[in-house]
Formats: sequence, structure tokens, C-alpha cells
Amino acid sequence: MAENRPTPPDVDRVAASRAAVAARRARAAVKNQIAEGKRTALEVLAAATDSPEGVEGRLRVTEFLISIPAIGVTKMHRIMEKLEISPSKRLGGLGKHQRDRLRDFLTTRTAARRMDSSAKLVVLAGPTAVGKGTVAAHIRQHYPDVHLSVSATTRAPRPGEIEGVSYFFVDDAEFDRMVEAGELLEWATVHNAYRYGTPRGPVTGAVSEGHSVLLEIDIQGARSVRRAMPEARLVFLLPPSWDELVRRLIGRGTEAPAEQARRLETAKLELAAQGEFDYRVVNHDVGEAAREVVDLMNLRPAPLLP
Ligand SMILES: Nc1ncnc2c1ncn2[C@@H]1O[C@H](COP(=O)(O)OP(=O)(O)OP(=O)(O)O)[C@@H](O)[C@H]1O
Ligand SMILES: Nc1nc2c(ncn2[C@@H]2O[C@H](COP(=O)(O)O)[C@@H](O)[C@H]2O)c(=O)[nH]1
Repeated sequence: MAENRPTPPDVDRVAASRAAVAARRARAAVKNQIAEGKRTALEVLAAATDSPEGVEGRLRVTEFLISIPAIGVTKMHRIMEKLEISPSKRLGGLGKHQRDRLRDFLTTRTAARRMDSSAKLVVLAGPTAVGKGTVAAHIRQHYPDVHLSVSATTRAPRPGEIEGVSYFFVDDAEFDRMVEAGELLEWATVHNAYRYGTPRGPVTGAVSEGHSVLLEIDIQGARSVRRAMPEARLVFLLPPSWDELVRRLIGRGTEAPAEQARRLETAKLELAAQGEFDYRVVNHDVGEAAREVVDLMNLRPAPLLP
């Protein structure tokens, strides 16, 4: 028995390897935060500058760049070369000039992606029952060039909803796996009930092929997309009036009165967030609201069918 007990050097080795695993996990968490838009690359670089031995400072510049949406391995190598940074460098080990070049690169990239006049990624958000789903369905039907992102959700399908078209319906374990694997561009618990998330691959794939993509998601999700892909245009859909919003929610009849009351409370907070958005569209008429959203993508509608 006694001879099986770890000797002091073994204890040190075990402790060191546990610390290494914990540090690796902490670095992976930071990379996921950048990839999911929970923190911007500039924020992480600032943290690494403040604390070069902290988790951000220990991140290799190569891994840091790859975690930024739309930067792959080839692009990363080109950027490293252009910035004259060796692949072995960690963020905390950059010299002042290298750090300045990296910061300038990130700032310019963010500004350039925001200024692109033909928005490739448009996020439609707004309070409950304002008509986001109805406007998105109109766009799906009338503007076939727009790719509509299909979200994953842990809620059960409603009658008529189709797997892979309305949503990807997944259980909690699968949603956890998607989050852990960094497969979601953003995710949120909506109305304090179920989790919803945007699969990253189809969105970044379609955008990099030059297609326009529409996300119909809640306000927390819109904020995350703004951080992950600052070039996205954020549209806030407004009701013509508060009374009309209440009428639409009650008229839809899909929530019990207690849930309706809870959603209306949240709606007040959500309406207060409209200033964070790039555009505001009032949903008086579904077709007009859809056209205003699609106009941001510089697309033409499909010809009317006879
Ligand atoms: N322009 C409009 N005029 C009149 N009614 C509308 C209009 N747009 C949507 N509606 C109606 O309002 C109700 C809510 O619409 P919808 O379900 O699309 O809202 P939503 O914003 O997606 O809601 P949630 O976030 O709760 O899922 C529906 O009954 C829909 O038919
Ligand atoms: N943050 C995200 N919100 C999403 C996503 N997909 C949908 N939603 C929002 O959830 C509510 C409820 O939708 P419902 O279909 O259950 O009525 C609605 O406000 C959607 O906009 C997502 O991927 N991410």
C-alpha cells in the first residue's frame, strides 16, 4: 500500500500536469469567447497587454487570430507575415511595435468590414410578437437569394414546424456539445425558457461565398453577433405602437396569459435597447418591412410568379 503512494516528485508532476490542463482549458475558453463574439479580439489584446502572464497573455498569436471569425489558417499565416510576428509568439510576449501593428490591423479590419456597402449579414431582432418570424418568412418566400440561417433550439417543435427548416430541434446534451465545440456563432436562453443558437458554419460559409444571410434572433443574440462579426447590420423591428404589439401577442394566441405578461415586461426592456441598432424598421406592413430589410443587402426581389 504505502509503496503505491505518490512520491514528492510524482506529486509535483501531477500538480504541474493538472495546472497545464487547467491553463489549456482557460485559453480554449478565451478563444471560444472571441469566436462566439462574447469578447472582441481588441478586448483580449488589451487584457494581454495589461497582464502578459495572464490567460490572455499566454495565448499564442496564431491561435488568437484563428479564433477570429472569418480568419482561417491561410489568412492567419499571411497576417503573421505582414505583421512580422513569429508563429511562436504569445500575445503577452509581443514587443511594443508588434503589439501596435496587431492592434492597428484589428482596428482597421473592424472598420473596413463595417463600411462594406453591401451588407452580407443582416440581423433582424425586436420584441416578442413584433412580427420578426412573419417578416423573415416573407423574405424566405419572396427573396430566394437571401440565405436564412436555421437556428438550433432546445424547445420542442410546434405543429407544422419542420426539422432543419424551422429549426434544428436538439436536446440539452446536444446543445451543450455544440456550445462546447464552438459550433455556435451566438446563443442565448430566450424568454427564460429554452436555448436558441445560430450554427456558425452555414453563416460564415455563405457570407464568404458572397451570399447575403439573414438571422432572425433575439436581442441578446444580436449583441453577440455584433461582437463576433462587427460588419453585420443590426435591424430593430418596431411595432407601430405599444397597443398594436399587445394586440399581436394576444391575437397570436400561442402563449398563456401569464407568459404573455412576462413577455410584455421583457418587451419594455427590449424596446429600450433599440438605440444600439444600426437601423429601425417599423412593421406596419409585412411586405414593406421585408423590403426595407432586404434593401440593406442590395438585392433585387425574385420576379413575381404568374
Ligand atoms: N405587419 C403586421 N400586421 C399585422 N399583424 C402582423 C404583422 N406582422 C406580424 N403580424 C402578426 O403578429 C403576430 C406575431 O408575429 P410573429 O410570430 O412573426 O412575431 P415574432 O416577433 O416572431 O414573435 P416571437 O419573438 O415571440 O417569436 C402574428 O400573429 C402575426 O401574424
Ligand atoms: N439568440 C437567438 N435567438 C433566437 C434564435 N432563433 C430564434 N431566436 C429567438 O427566439 C425567440 C422565440 O422563438 P420561437 O420560435 O420559439 O417563438 C424569438 O424571439 C426568436 O427571434 C437564435 O438562434 N439565437
